[in-house]
Amino acid sequence: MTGVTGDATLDVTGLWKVFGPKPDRVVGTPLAALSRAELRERTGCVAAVRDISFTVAANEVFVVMGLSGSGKSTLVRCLTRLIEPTAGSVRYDGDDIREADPRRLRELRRHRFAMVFQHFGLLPHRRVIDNIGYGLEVRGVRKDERYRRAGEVLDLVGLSGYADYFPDQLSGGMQQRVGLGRALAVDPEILFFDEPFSALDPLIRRDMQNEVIRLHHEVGKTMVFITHDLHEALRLGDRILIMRDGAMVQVGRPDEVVGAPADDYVRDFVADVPKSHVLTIRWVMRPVRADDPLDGPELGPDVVVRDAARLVLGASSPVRVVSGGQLLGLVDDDAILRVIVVDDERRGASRAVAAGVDTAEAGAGTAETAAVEG
Ligand SMILES: Nc1ncnc2c1ncn2[C@@H]1O[C@H](COP(=O)(O)OP(=O)(O)OP(=O)(O)O)[C@@H](O)[C@H]1O
Repeated sequence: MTGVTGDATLDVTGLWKVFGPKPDRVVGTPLAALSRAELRERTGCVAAVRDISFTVAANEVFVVMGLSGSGKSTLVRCLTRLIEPTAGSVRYDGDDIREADPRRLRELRRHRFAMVFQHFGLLPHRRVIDNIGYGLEVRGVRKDERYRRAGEVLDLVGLSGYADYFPDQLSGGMQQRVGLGRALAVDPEILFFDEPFSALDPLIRRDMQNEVIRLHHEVGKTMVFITHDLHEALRLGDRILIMRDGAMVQVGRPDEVVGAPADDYVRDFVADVPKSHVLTIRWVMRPVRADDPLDGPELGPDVVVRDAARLVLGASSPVRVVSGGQLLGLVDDDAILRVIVVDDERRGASRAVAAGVDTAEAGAGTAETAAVEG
């Protein structure tokens, strides 16, 4: 390792984790091409992670998303070697974590990485302040310095005034704030989150997502975040890796995943996402024609459709999409309305389904009523 650079990347290449008898015989052989189910039938092995490669940039929030059993937890545990990978490399700041000796691994886990789990993992007989300072204690930090730092973090995670409480006196959301605080106290370079909010009810969950977004703005850490919830992934992720049966299906920004799903699996996954909330105007702009008026207002290509709507619909000329002084295209009312209408239809359809009404029937009913009224 080359010391703290502040711009260290996490590079994962060809990572595999095979559970079961003689896992080494799978990778690099024809067995690797079998589906997960076939492999299990033929060899008794489970390929939990299959040939995954990606790079997480410094300060990026990288989300790994997939249904239960897709391999997310195994993948994130391989990154810190809580689970030993079967093959591939995990390089952090240039060096291969798979080759780190136990001392080096300890150093990485204590100083550079921190994990936040679903079941907070708090020490029940310790006060909040001592739970937050736990990682510092393990590092041998002096008591007064530990309390100073833990006190700062307590405020940062919104728990001022709770220093002397015990975990079981706190709600689930607050306990997870303690978990978050404990991870932040050691000032790690990467935070790994393994489904941290899945046990929380939806409103608290949303609060905690906002908290992560706020903390990311404030402390700017690299974050690797595991979730099975697409909406959580889209809210938090700079980029999202979608897994299925251990393999990588797509990796991209939220607008790429929603705007250009890699296959039918992802398409089905994102079908219910309101497009106007995720797609940027880059996705709806059109090329400039010779007779276009070019006196409309200007926006960058990464403005989300919903946020651009008012300006576009209120302008008398199309909005110019400009990046680095270059005119990339134009956005007019039609482009915005197309996306909004699709969202509206989708909402209407899901309301009808929720109410137990067939949409075709509902449509027929409306036509009938109109005819009678007419
Ligand atoms: N220690 C193990 N031994 C054998 N198989 C395992 C082991 N751990 C995980 N698996 C299998 O590997 C696959 C991936 O599991 P993993 O827990 O990583 O998925 P996940 O996407 O995190 O799911 P969940 O959200 O339910 O935790 C599953 O089929 C699981 O049964």
